Amino acid sequence: MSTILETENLTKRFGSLTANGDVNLTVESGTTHSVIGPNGAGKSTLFNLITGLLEPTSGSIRFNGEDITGESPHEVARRGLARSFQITDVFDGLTAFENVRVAAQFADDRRSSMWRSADSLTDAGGRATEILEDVGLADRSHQRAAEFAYGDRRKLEIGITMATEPDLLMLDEPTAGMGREDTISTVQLVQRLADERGFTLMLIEHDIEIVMSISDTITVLQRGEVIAEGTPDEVRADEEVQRAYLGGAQL
Ligand SMILES: Nc1ncnc2c1ncn2[C@@H]1O[C@H](COP(=O)(O)OP(=O)(O)OP(=O)(O)O)[C@@H](O)[C@H]1O
Repeated sequence: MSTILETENLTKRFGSLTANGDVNLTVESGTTHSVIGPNGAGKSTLFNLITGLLEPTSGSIRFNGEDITGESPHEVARRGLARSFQITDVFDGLTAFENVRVAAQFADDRRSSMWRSADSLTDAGGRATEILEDVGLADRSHQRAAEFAYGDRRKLEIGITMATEPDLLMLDEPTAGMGREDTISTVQLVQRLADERGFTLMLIEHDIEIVMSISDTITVLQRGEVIAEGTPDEVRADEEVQRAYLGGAQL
């Protein structure tokens, strides 16, 4: 297994508050890696540092073997590190197909900063069609996004993100605002697509049962520091995690 993402002593201070303190994190390629921890533990800050939304106070971030510390969100995205379903917004005035094709073109641009030929545009269209089938929107591909209800819109967002062909997809509470059933089916869909397309998933998720069932590795943060990292079984069995994170309750 190879390492896709690595942080070394990553630290972010807001005044006297240390939101992330010396975070050393290693994410292996092709895995699903979750970050958990109580409210205010520093999970979002960690994601913001990795994706370039915040600059670290100290420490470094390596992605695909290269130092990306201090790069802008745009630069990081072009390297193939996508954040949530926000890398390309849903354009209400475009159809589902057009939305996904725009994102597929972003992936083309990423591969080559040269001008594109008509061929690669056709190719982007073909990939858009495949992706819409994958997320279950093939029969609605020519409807405008504005007409989509919440659930279908989420599926479209997933399709758009997939079309950008990230190497690493970071999901910050991907299922916020969804019911349990939708949450599970959405996470399973993302995981299946990640498997098929060979990319790595990193997520913040509050639903501990979901985290336990889908993660290969879990990192536990508390007050900005990593207090445990391991498989779901290892984390579940960790006494410090139980004390710190759940006040002694069984995970
Ligand atoms: N821009 C900021 N300025 C000042 N303090 C901040 C800022 N962003 C985050 N913090 C503080 O840093 C700490 C970590 O916040 P963060 O949002 O990363 O935690 P979290 O684990 O994602 O929490 P939650 O689970 O509630 O989303 C908190 O105490 C928060 O108040």
